[in-house]
Amino acid sequence: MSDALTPETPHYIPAPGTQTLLDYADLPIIDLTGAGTPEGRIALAAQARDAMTNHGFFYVINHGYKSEQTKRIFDIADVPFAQVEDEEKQVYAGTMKKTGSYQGYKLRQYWHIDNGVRDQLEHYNINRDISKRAHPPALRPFLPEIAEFGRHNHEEVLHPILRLLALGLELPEEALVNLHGYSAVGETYVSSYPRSKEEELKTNNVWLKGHTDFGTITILYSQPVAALQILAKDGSWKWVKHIENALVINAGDALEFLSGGFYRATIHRVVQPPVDQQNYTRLGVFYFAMTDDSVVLAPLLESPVIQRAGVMKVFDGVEPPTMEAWRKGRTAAYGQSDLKPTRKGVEEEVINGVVVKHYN
Ligand SMILES: O=C(O)CCC(=O)C(=O)O
Ligand SMILES: [Fe+2]
Repeated sequence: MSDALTPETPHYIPAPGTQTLLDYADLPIIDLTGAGTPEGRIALAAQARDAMTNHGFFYVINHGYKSEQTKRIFDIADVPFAQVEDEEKQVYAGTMKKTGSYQGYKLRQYWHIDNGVRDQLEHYNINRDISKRAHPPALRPFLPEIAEFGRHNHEEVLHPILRLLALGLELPEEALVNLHGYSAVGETYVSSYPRSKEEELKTNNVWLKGHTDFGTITILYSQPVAALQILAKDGSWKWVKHIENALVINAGDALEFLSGGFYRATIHRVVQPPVDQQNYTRLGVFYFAMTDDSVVLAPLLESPVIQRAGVMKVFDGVEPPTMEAWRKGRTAAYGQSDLKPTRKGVEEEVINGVVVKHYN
């Protein structure tokens, strides 16, 4: 069915689930149905706090999009990759180094991964305010749906999660929501491609090195191709399992800074999928949330929880950056700067006076 509001587009057919036995992370599932009442929120806040402090990742279910709506978003997410020619993609390429903003295409091979091998990930990033930049003609009919998707993520997913996380810090429910007005928010579609055997060898099968996200909360729409791994407390990498129509939520640097290290920005990476999924394209849909640009990412010391837990020392001798400075610094440098190898498997770069680590 198609009309002016939902223009027709080919269905994106996701890869079948993997039959390979993988060492999965045992992540908690937060059912947002309960978030409608104060008692429900208190119970969920305890779950979210445990999840964030023990794993740094959790699933969200019953987030308001039915399976059919999520499928439609994947159909639309495929458009900037499947229906735009490579030449045209250049026209809409982002200017990360110059502007510190990811809007537009991040084309393949823009990032250096390891040993001279560059990435095979292609992104198309859209600000929540879809009018900030021109989009490829193929995508234009879908802009109203994309704008609504941004609003949904911001107000129906991000805000409810932030209320739980504020309660977990014993702060007023709206304390974190108030830092996330409807501005300065990015949204990303990601697609990735198979690479050569030689490239896999040179990078140890790593597609995207271990990293933390730089915003507050990342919302990832679960998809079937296994590749995402998180660094567990015991130092091992665990796979993130696909759950149909679930969201995978994690904290980024900005939330770690605001919570004085109480909510950790968990390190994660993307590796080659298991053998039975290696010939499929992996299409991801993300909403990367940040605070408003002007927010200073200093610990919220009015939180009794932060007072009791103590503040992690990330800003030794430097002023905490604003969200804008942190976002621009991380965006401009990522995959471009010379990383300094330190102990085995960890490389470092300094952004706004803060050491950012990259894990192999
Ligand atoms: O592709 C994924 O599953 C995760 C990608 C990711 O971590 C990122 O883009 O920051
Ligand atoms: Fe990430």
